[in-house]
Amino acid sequence: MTGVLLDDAALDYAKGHGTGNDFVILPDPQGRLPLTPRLVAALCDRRRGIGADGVLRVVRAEAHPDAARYAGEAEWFMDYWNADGTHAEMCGNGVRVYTRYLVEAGLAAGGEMTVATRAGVVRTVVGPDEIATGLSKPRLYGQSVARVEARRYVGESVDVGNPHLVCRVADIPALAALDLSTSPEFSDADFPAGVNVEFSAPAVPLPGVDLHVRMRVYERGSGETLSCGSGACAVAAVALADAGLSTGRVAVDVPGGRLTIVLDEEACWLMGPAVIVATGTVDPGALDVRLPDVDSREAAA
Ligand SMILES: N[C@@H](CCC[C@H](N)C(=O)O)C(=O)O
Repeated sequence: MTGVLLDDAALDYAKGHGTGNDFVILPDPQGRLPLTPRLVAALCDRRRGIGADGVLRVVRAEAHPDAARYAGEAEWFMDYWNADGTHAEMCGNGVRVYTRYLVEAGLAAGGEMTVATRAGVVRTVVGPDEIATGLSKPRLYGQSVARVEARRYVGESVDVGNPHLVCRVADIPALAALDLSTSPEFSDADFPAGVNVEFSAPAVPLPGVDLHVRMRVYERGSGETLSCGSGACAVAAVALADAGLSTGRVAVDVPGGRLTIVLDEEACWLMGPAVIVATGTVDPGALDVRLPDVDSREAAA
């Protein structure tokens, strides 16, 4: 197998994260970069590449076929890829980190703006420390089951633009004890395109919020991550529904920090820190790795 992924041109990149959910950011305003699943997976490889949960390609909406229809509503499209080289419709932390990058790179002024995603156009607001992103209201649409180490968890199926299964766990020790080193089993019939599986436990009451929960997540296409913004929105919506509420403010503690979710009548606001930690160049020719998962997907395509 050849390891040549692109021609020899070095790629500019930035690295950023939101509560530990980390991304390689590739500026490509005109959409000229021949980004492939193999290149994405090689960049995200934590030993042989830069290492990340996913890739955010920064491309003008008008320059990308998946986003050209949004060009009148948003200048920029977040072309999101999971670490395994698959696309996802939405990435809440990704939008926040993407927004931080646009501002720091001088591509946007800050304040309030819109960003196009595969799940539609979202609003994003840059504050001094935190960035807030208005995702669509989570839609709870029935129950399904996840299994971890043969134990069965009945959870709520939630659509936040991307699919989630939110499973309740009795308490924080039980949450901490879960083995998420491999994917929880789930129903392919219920989630034919895969699912992000969240586990959530109640946490001590906090001032200033209606509810406080802790969560862990096994993300489709990325494995266990330190945070998942759309997952936190799904968890908050389920916690509020369990409390008999359809709106409210929820603190969601993830392994990488704290996200605050405000569910109002129209949107689900995801708030938390987002930082750019490095910029540099990467030599795609040096990303000469064997990627069996990507190879088998490409062979099947
Ligand atoms: N970490 C993200 C979600 C990324 C996409 C997800 N893995 C999927 O395949 O749907 C977030 O912050 O929302």
